Amino acid sequence: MTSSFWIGTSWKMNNTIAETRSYLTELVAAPLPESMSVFVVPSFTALPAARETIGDAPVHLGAQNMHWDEKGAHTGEISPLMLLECGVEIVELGHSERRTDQAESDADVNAKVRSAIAHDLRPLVCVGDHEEELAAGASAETVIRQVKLALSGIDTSQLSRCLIAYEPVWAIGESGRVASPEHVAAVHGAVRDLLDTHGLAAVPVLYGGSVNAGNAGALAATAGVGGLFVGRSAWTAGGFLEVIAAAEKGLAARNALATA
Ligand SMILES: O=C(CO)COP(=O)(O)O
Repeated sequence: MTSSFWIGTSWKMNNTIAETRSYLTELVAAPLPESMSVFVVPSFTALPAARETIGDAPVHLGAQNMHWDEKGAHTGEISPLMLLECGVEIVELGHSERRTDQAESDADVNAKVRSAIAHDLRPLVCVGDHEEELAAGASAETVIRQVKLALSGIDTSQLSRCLIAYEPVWAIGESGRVASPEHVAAVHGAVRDLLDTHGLAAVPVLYGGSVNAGNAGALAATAGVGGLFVGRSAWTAGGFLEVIAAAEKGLAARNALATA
């Protein structure tokens, strides 16, 4: 599976094992675009069922968090070895809901990224600005700072398998307020410049926050967007497939422009 545009969904605290099986049975039965790397991030308890249902289908499996240690007295945590045992390939780190609800710091995220890389997991590092930073015109600056801290002290030769997701906190969830393509282009451009100057042109920057079938095309067509990370709109397989189809159209339009 070598594709350049990533499209995935975190189910957050949704979908039981039975629902996971039925969702993924429907997803893998659908024709998925070869131009995209599709991934799903179920709950921990559903990971083995997800792995089994995906089988050899071209869908990458992710987890929503992990501790940096392999084992120890960390009640309620999950280790990289446990994720590997479930056939997980991607691990989402630093989502704003965890930064807020679990007080996860940039230093925590950095420790997790280091551990993920050491265990051959693919870190999906989430960064994003708050409403006040947006209002102050400091979105790009905020996100650049978070990316630098998340990847700090790690040799760039080890970072090529990373994925970064720009998820404005003000755009996630019930606000329903998606970032405009202009805003996304500006922030993604800044992150791309940072990554590219460090030899990390292969690291995609995904956009997440109120993505749906109505806006996925325009977002996928936006310069610097290397993928989409979807919540609510993709909590059913049918919903996810609609977002994928819309993104595929936007991506095709962008590629056509690039080659015109
Ligand atoms: O947080 C997100 C993906 O991680 C986005 O969530 P929503 O698409 O529900 O806004």
